[in-house]
Amino acid sequence: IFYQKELNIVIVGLQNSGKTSLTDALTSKPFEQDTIPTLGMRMEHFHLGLNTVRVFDLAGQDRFQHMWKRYFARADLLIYVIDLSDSTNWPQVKQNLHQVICDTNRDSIPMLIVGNKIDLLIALESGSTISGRKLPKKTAADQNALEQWKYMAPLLRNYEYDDIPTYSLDETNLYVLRNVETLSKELGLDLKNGILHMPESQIYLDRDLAVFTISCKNGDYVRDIIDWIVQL
Ligand SMILES: Nc1nc2c(ncn2[C@@H]2O[C@H](COP(=O)(O)OP(=O)(O)OP(=O)(O)O)[C@@H](O)[C@H]2O)c(=O)[nH]1
Ligand SMILES: [Mg+2]
Repeated sequence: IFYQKELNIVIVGLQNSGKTSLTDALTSKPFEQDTIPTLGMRMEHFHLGLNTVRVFDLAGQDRFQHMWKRYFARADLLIYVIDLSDSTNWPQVKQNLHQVICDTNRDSIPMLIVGNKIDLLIALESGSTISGRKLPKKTAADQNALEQWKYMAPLLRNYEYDDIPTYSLDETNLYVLRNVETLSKELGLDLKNGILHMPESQIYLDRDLAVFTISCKNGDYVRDIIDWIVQL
């Protein structure tokens, strides 16, 4: 797709996940703390070498989700954004993501799954919480584990889906989702074998697919997304 003159990126995900913030980051606009929920769709441009990239930033509110399908048809790349800091939303996130994957799998549209707001997960690790409740201090063993949970490239070494531990997610252990392997497991995505595990069934993923964790607020790993798009 890099030989094309124009590349269409369609960004979806539940409301408040950070789609508009990611669009701003990709188009070199500053981060905004107080955004307005998107109504319908917003289109932005940026340049990648000689190519023009069009970003379709769709609205995530329930009442707009029926519009997403219309944009899938013209997508060269689909980005699904997840707010990793909201554990209460998790079952809904999974269901919604699975639906989007199923809706677009036949057309083999390359897909990037982006876990956003890792800056809030870091805040959780260091003992403060979003809700203000104090968490127990980290032990040395926790610290070692965290070292291994640094960001990993999508080409994961020694990736074995069945060996990745699962968690009962709540606000005290959400930070495990910063790890791309753990996130893929929680989402039911076997990245090595290209299988999506859903509660009742499984499907083969016939497409390029990667998982990243980022912070639109700090700009962490946004560059990696651009690099991934370039190598597609
Ligand atoms: N801490 C933190 N907040 C973020 C980050 N990314 C986005 N936000 C905040 O999350 C809120 C929602 O961001 P938006 O980008 O508007 O979310 P959206 O997915 O476009 O929402 P809809 O348009 O309603 O679907 C805003 O208050 C942002 O400032 C991040 O990486 N870290
Ligand atoms: Mg928006």
